[in-house]
Amino acid sequence: MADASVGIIMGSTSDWPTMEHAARTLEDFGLAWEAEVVSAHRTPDKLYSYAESARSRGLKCIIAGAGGAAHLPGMTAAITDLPVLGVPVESKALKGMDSLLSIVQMPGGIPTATFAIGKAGAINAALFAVSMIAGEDPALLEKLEAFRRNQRDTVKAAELPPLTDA
Ligand SMILES: Nc1c(C(=O)O)ncn1[C@@H]1O[C@H](COP(=O)(O)O)[C@@H](O)[C@H]1O
Repeated sequence: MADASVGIIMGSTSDWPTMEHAARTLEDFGLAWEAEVVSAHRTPDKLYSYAESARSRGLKCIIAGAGGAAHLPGMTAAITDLPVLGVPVESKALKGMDSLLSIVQMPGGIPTATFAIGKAGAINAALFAVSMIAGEDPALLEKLEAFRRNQRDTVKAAELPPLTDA
């Protein structure tokens, strides 16, 4: 298997049902990815070695998903200067608002991109990674253009269902 271009990390295995949408999207574009559980809170030493070695291992960006006190994306961005794309995972108690606010309000100097809460955010983080990498990869750019064209055509061709009986 080709060396991964995109690293997907998440705070817990419980985040995988959300983060697998990022993996699936990268897979659809034929981009090599790797996925691991890495937690700033529970495995700080693993976070350090993962983020510190990320660029030299060939990763172009890191998609980091976490829920609740979601410090993983920001802490990853603190250690590596690769682009970090943060996905707020929906939490039970606060529906992901806690995750969103934990990721988005980074201090100036440590940029961490923040996407929508949950599945849409995971998909969009992957599409964002595709779009960044496509700048240096004409074949990938063609796939991205085809995806966007197809999506546009599908929405334009969609028909609303008839009125249902009241
Ligand atoms: N936010 C973080 C971090 C971190 O930011 O380092 N590590 C784990 N977690 C989050 O804790 C939630 C509950 O985890 P468990 O389901 O394992 O109890 C998960 O959404 C995870 O991302």
